[in-house]
Amino acid sequence: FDPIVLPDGPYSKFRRNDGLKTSDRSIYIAYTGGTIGMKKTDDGYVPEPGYLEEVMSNIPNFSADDMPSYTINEYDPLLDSSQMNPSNWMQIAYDIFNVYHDYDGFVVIHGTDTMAFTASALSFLLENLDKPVVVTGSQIPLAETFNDGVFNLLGAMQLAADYSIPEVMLYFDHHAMRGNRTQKLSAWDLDAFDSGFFPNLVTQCVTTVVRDDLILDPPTGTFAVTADVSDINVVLIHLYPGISGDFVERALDDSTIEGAVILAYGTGNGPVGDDDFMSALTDANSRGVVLVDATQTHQGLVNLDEYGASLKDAGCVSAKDMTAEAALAKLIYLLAKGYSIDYVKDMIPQNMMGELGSV
Ligand SMILES: NC(=O)C[C@H](N)C(=O)O
Repeated sequence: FDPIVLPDGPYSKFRRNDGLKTSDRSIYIAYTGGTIGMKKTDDGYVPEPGYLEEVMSNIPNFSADDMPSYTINEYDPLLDSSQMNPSNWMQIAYDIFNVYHDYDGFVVIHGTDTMAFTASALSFLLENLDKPVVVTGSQIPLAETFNDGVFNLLGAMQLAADYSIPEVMLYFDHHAMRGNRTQKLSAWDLDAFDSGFFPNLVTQCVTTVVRDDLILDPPTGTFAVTADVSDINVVLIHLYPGISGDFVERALDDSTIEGAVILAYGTGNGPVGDDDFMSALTDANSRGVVLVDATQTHQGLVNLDEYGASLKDAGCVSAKDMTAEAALAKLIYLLAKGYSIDYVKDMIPQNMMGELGSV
C-alpha cells in the first residue's frame, strides 16, 4: 500500500475523537483460552486459571498511560480452541451482548486453531455491531521471554479502545483483518493469518494505517444477538481425488443435517462426471439440505458457470470468494435464523457482512 494516500491513524474517521485519553476508555476482554495464556509444565503447555492476568500485571506496557482500562472475563474452563464448537461461539456472543453498553470496545482472546471460524461466526452473530470486536491470541505464550502475544494483545487492546471500527476483526502480527476473511495459514510463522484477496483493515507501522475506505458502514439498527447456532447440524465435505459417492452419501445420511459446505477444487470444481457422487448430492438437495460450493484455495472465486457441467447441476449454490470458515459460519447462521431454504440459498452468494466480493 501507499502510506501517502492512506489515512494515518490520527486522521482516520474511525479514530475516536471525543477528547478523551486512551486511559479514560475501557474495554472488555473475553478470555476464552489458547496458547497465549498457557503455562509451561512438565507435560507441555497447559491453560491455567488466573495465569494470563498475572503475567499481564507483570508487563508494564499493559498499564501504561496510553492503554485503556480493562476488565478480563476469564472463561471456565479455559479452552484450547481445538475444543470449541458453535455453542462456544454463542457463549462469546452472549457475553459481549450482556456488557455491550458498558465498554468502548471488546477483545476476544482465543486460541489460533479455530480463531478464523470464531471470528467469522461472530461477524454474523453480532447483529448491528457498532463497536470494535478484536479477536487475538498468539503462537507463543505471553509468559515466554520471546513471544508474539505481547504485541498481539497490546495492538488488539489499543484498536478496541481508540477506534470505533464497527467490525469483528482478527488482529495478528501487527495487522487487523476483517474477521470473516481470515484463515490460519501457518502453525509456525508468527504472521499466521491472512485474508486472501482482501487487504488488511489496519496495519501497525511506525504509525497506525487504517483503510477507512474498506471499513463497513456503521449499522442503522440496534445491536442484538438473535440467532442461536448451538444445535444447527451442518457438515463440511472436503473433496479429494478418489472421493466416492458412497462416502458423500454416508456423510449426508442424517435427517438432522440441514446444510453442507462442499469444499471443492479451485473455482468450485468437483468430480461431476461421477454419477454416484453427483446423485449423492442431488438426493441430499432434494431432501432440503442446503448445499454450498466453496473453494479449498486460500485465494479463489467459485464460478459454477465456468464449465459445461458443475456442482450447480446437483443443486449447489456458490460461496463465491468466501473462505470455508465464513461459508460454514454463514450457512449455520442463516439456518439458525429459521429462514426458508430458498432464502438461505439466495443469501449465500450475497454480501452480508463484507465476507465476499472484491474491493
Ligand atoms: N496458538 C494456539 O493458540 C494454538 C492452540 N492449540 C489453540 O488453538 O488453542
